[in-house]
Order: sequence, then C-alpha cells, then structure tokens
Amino acid sequence: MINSDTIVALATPAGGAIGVLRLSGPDALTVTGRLFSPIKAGSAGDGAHQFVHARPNSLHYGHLHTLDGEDIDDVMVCIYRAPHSYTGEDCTEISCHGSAYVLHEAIKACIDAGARQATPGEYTQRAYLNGKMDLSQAEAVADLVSATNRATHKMALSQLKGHFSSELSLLREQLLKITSLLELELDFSDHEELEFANRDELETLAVRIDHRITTLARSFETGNALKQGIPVAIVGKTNVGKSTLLNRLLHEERAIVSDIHGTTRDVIEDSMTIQGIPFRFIDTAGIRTTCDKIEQLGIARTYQKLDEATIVLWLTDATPTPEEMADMQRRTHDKHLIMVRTKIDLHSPTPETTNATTSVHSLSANKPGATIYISAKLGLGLDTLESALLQAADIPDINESSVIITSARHYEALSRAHDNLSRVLQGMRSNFPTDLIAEDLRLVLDDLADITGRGRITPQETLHNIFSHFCIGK
Ligand SMILES: Nc1nc2c(c(=O)[nH]1)N(C=O)[C@@H](CNc1ccc(C(=O)N[C@@H](CCC(=O)O)C(=O)O)cc1)CN2
Ligand SMILES: Nc1nc2c(ncn2[C@@H]2O[C@H](COP(=O)(O)OP(=O)(O)OP(=O)(O)O)[C@@H](O)[C@H]2O)c(=O)[nH]1
Ligand SMILES: [K+]
Ligand SMILES: [Mg+2]
Repeated sequence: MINSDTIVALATPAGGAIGVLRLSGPDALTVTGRLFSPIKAGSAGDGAHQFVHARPNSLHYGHLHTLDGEDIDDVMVCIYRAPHSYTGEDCTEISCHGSAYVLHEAIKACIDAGARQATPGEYTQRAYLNGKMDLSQAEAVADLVSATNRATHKMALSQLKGHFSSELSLLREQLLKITSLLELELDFSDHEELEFANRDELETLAVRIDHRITTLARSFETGNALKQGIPVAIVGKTNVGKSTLLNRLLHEERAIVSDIHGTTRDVIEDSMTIQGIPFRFIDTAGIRTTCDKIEQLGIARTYQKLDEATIVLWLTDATPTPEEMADMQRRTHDKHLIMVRTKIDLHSPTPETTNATTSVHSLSANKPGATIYISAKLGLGLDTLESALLQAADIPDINESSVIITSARHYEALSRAHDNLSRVLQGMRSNFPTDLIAEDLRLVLDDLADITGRGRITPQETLHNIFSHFCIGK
C-alpha cells in the first residue's frame, strides 16, 4: 500500500445545491461508517464497519453526524472499493446539502474520525501512483478542469483518454526494437562475420521515429496558443476606433471610448472565443507623436504588444501613406497583418464598403491581405473580420483523437528526445560503435518516459510541480 493516510476534501465548488466530499484511502469506509446512520434501520449495520461489506458502487441514504452523534445533514453516500475507484483506493463520496457551513462541519467530522485534509492534486496523484493513469493523463485532468472553450476541452479530453500516451508507447516499442537489435549485435560482436541488424533499415526506422517526435514537438505551438488564447494586437493611430472594436469583439463595454485622442493609455486585454477558438484581444494606446510622458510610455507598450502578438489588426480611418504601410509591414513581417478600415458608416458607400454589409459571403472575395471594412459603431463587417481572424489563426481541426501537446514540460522532453535521436542517427551514419549508439537510444527512451512517468523514476520535484498546481479535491 503506497498511502496509509485516508484523505478528505470538498470535490465540488462552494455555493451549489449539493456539495460532495470525497474520501480516499484504506480507512475511507470505516471513517465514513463512524459518521453515518442509515435511514432504513437494518439495511446496513450502524457503525464504523457498516460499509466494509457494502456492494461496490452502491448508494446509501442516511444521516451524517459527528462522532458525538450530533446531526449534520441528510446525505447520500457512494461506496467505491479498491481498486475500482478514481484513485484505485477505497473511496466514499458524501453528497451533502451545499451549505458552506454544513460542508465545513462535515469535513471537520471526517477529520475527527481519522481522515486528514487532502493536499492539492492528491487524489489524482494517487490515481497516478496506483497505476490508474500516467503523468500526461494526470496533467490532462487539470487541463480539463480548467478548459473554457471547445479547443482546450478537446485537447484535454484527447490527452486524458490516452491518445498521447499510446503514441508514446508506440514510439517506445519501436525504439526498443532498434535497441534490442543493436544489443544483439553487441552480444555477438566477437563474430565479425555476423551482421545482425541491417543498419539501413534501422536508420529508416529511426528517421521515421524522429519525424513523429518532431511533429509532436511542433504541435506545441498550436497547443500553447490555444491554451493561452491566440494573441491579437489592435493597433493604429488615436481615435481610429480601436477600443470601440475591442468592445464589439468582446461583446461588452470593456474599454473606455471617447472622441478624445489618446483615451487609451495602457494595454487592455481580454479573451473571447470565435467558433470555439480562443483569442486574446489586446487594445493598445493609439500611435501619435505626443509630449505627454505617460502617453509615450503607453505607446512604447503598444509596440511591445505588437511584437508579442501573432495576429495584428491595423486599424485606419484613411488610406495609409506608403511610408506608414512600409513601416507596419516591417514591424509585422513574422506575423499575420490584417488591415482594417474603420468607420465606414461615415463615408458614402463604395463597392468595398458595401461588401462589409454582406460580410459572411465576402471573405472568399477578399484576397489574402485585402483590407476589411468595418463599422464597429454599427456592427458592420465584423463577421468578415472574425472569419479573417480564424483564417489567420490557421488552427487545424481539433477532435477528441487529435494529439496536440499543450505542456512546456512535454515540449522540452520531446526536444531532448529529438536531440538524442539526432545523435543516434549521426552515429548510425558514421558507423559509430554499437554500444555508443545504444547508449544514446537509452537516453531517447528516458526522455519519452519522462512524459508518462512510466518506465523511469520520476523525481519528486517533478511530481510536486505538476500536482501542486491542481486544486484541492482534484
Ligand atoms: N461522483 C464522481 N464523479 C466524477 C468523478 C468522481 O470521482 N466522482 N471523477 C473523478 O475525477 C470523474 C470521473 N472519473 C472517474 C474515473 C474512474 C472512476 C472509477 O470508479 N473507476 C474504476 C471503475 C471503472 C468501472 O466501473 O469500469 C476503475 O478504474 O477501476 C470513477 C470516476 C468525473 N466525475
Ligand atoms: N461613426 C463612427 N464612429 C466611430 C466608429 N468607431 C469608433 N467611433 C468613434 O470614434 C471615436 C474614437 O473611438 P475609440 O474607440 O475611443 O478610438 P481609439 O482608437 O480607441 O482611440 P485612442 O484610445 O484614443 O487611441 C469615438 O467617438 C467613437 O465613438 C465607427 O465605426 N463609426
Ligand atoms: K479615443
Ligand atoms: Mg482606445
């Protein structure tokens, strides 16, 4: 038994109609038994041992009381028996009425009866330690709990289901095959005439593995962007309508709008999803020459945010000069620049501005890099703008079986695996001694094992880093 403690924590957020406490550990059934009396007397024996022979996954209605017999609440108790539970241990769940006071009393009673308060992530850590899931799946649990949109939800669910884990175990199998063939060669190295492993074949296999590892590592760019929200900077001269557009995109009056030049002086950021894809919109101070010290600082931040963004919305209310155009193209050469002409309601209609009103259909007519015409005030052209944002984000279709990595820890491990595998390939091509190649192959296996936490001992510090970011009760 890895854990001798029995832990308790609230599993639901405070303030709901029902609040659920979860206990896990060797004494979960007896601790719960000490505090519970069934409504139907005789259906189960009262007292500490009443659940010891309860059917797995059975549900029991009754009174929850303190050790002294003082009533706390009417509750439902659910019994899970090791190893058939989330943690793999004996578990109970006590569903109380959602009062913060009741729940607090219930936790106190559980502690008095022999449990201790769980630390953050301790249930999931136990699930990992008891072999219910690997580390990458445990990390997916945290991602799933904090998912706020379709993209992050699908990525977390895919990882929780083990799609990433099975990719890794496939790669591991193939690497082990190479290793064993090489080691076979080693064992018989006295027999110079024997060549067991076809080096060309091994090299082809190693190249294929490396390709897959690199692809996985690259998916971090997408995964990370989706997790953080794709950064979109809204820039342009003062009064072109940046804050008005921000408010439109967020569907709320987030930023102050006025006809005074230099209204926005500091960066305003907020997120919104478009068709399930999270974007982080960044409204900035309008660019102009100014003597105002604070406004100057704000404009410096505008350029900083522009540098950090993936997509730049450049708002203008008149045709930019060739110099302005060249300057903006220089600043955004490594980004998606979307040119947006604002306040079209103030001008008499032209063929372009008329397009904005039939916006949904007009994007295909828009050449890439074409200007998008909007009136943030009237809400014209926003569909076209949103389509352009989705197109610029260029997110592949994500479903529950997509493998897209979202964790810097996984990215680093894959990068190390790629580096070590490059050395393996170099060794194969330069006919290095077999034992040196086999050693580098071992390192690749270790790098992949770091991700799942299986097949190699995971440092306590890594586990702490992962689980301390969970909430208590997960
Ligand atoms: N009430 C409740 N709801 C919950 C959880 C929970 O722990 N309790 N979960 C917690 O995060 C999630 C569901 N995850 C779970 C994962 C495994 C098992 C479990 O009992 N597994 C056993 C039995 C499997 C079976 O019956 O086939 C096992 O793995 O052996 C339960 C919940 C979300 N909803
Ligand atoms: N007619 C019209 N007026 C607009 C439109 N968008 C914004 N405005 C007006 O233009 C003025 C400036 O708008 P803001 O959104 O504050 O402009 P800004 O670019 O954020 O300005 P700074 O923060 O000062 O750089 C306000 O009076 C808005 O009501 C539009 O589409 N049509
Ligand atoms: K303004
Ligand atoms: Mg503004």
